[in-house]
Amino acid sequence: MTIAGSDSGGAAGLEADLRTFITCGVHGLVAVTAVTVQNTLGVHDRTDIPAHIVAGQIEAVVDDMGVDAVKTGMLASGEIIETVADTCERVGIGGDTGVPFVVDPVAASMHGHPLFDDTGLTALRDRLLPMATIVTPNLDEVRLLTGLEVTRREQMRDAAVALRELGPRFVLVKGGHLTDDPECVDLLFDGTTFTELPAPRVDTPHTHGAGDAMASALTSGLARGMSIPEATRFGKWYVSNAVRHSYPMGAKVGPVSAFWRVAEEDRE
Ligand SMILES: Nc1ncnc2c1ncn2[C@@H]1O[C@H](COP(=O)(O)OP(=O)(O)OP(=O)(O)O)[C@@H](O)[C@H]1O
Ligand SMILES: Cc1ncc(COP(=O)(O)O)c(N)n1
Repeated sequence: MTIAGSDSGGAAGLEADLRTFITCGVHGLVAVTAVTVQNTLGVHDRTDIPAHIVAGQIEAVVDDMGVDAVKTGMLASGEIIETVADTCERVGIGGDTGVPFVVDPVAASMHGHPLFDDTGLTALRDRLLPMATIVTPNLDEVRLLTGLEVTRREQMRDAAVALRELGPRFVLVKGGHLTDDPECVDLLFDGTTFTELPAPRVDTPHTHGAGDAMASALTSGLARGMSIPEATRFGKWYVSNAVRHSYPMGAKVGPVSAFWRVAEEDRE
């Protein structure tokens, strides 16, 4: 299940999550948190879904269909984050014994437009991170959550340690924004061991939805029974290919691709 906002441009948000789920062989369930008016230029408008409807969506699908892994994306407001935390706690998602819970702490779109309100950061840090099986911040989100500025690969370790102190069981610091690094290295930390996940940096401006693809492939891996380290490696493999096959669309930043997992003859 993804608990996320909709992107009318179909590059990020729940559209990216569902596309990733399908191409990873899992059935996607959705709790919509917000509808954004979005294209390759940015987020132009949005409306948030009432918190009780977000809670209702989670409860309805969990009660009837069950979930094997859950991820969050855009959560829109402190109120929605508090409600998601309460509801997930009640239905057994996250924490030490619940269904694996991947918290992608989405704070802004890649164009810099905020995706939660002023109360969102505190709610994310105090309520959601302690419940997370794994948190998957980019470097802007690392700075917001910990105050640490990461500009070099070596600094990712201190950031991972600081993030783990906020309560998640695993931390994945994503290095996509270290644009001077010829490799794109993500760092996994379990509280004891650091594991670097390197991949060649693809020379493309079209990376819209990369973070969503990474987190939802990871979530798909968990739903299919992989361990956290296995699912993280699977997510990294998936997103590296998705970025390699990204394509231009609209006036600015195009989407990463899921088509690389679709049979060649069906892509024409
Ligand atoms: N140019 C690139 N080539 C290869 N992998 C990349 C590239 N850019 C990002 N990635 C990978 O994509 C994933 C998302 O990384 P990033 O740090 O950009 O997060 P994000 O800001 O949440 O993503 P986005 O805003 O693009 O959706 C990471 O696994 C990262 O290593
Ligand atoms: C609805 C929604 N959810 C998430 C993102 C983040 O994705 P990105 O960092 O690629 O802009 C987004 N732009 N829109």
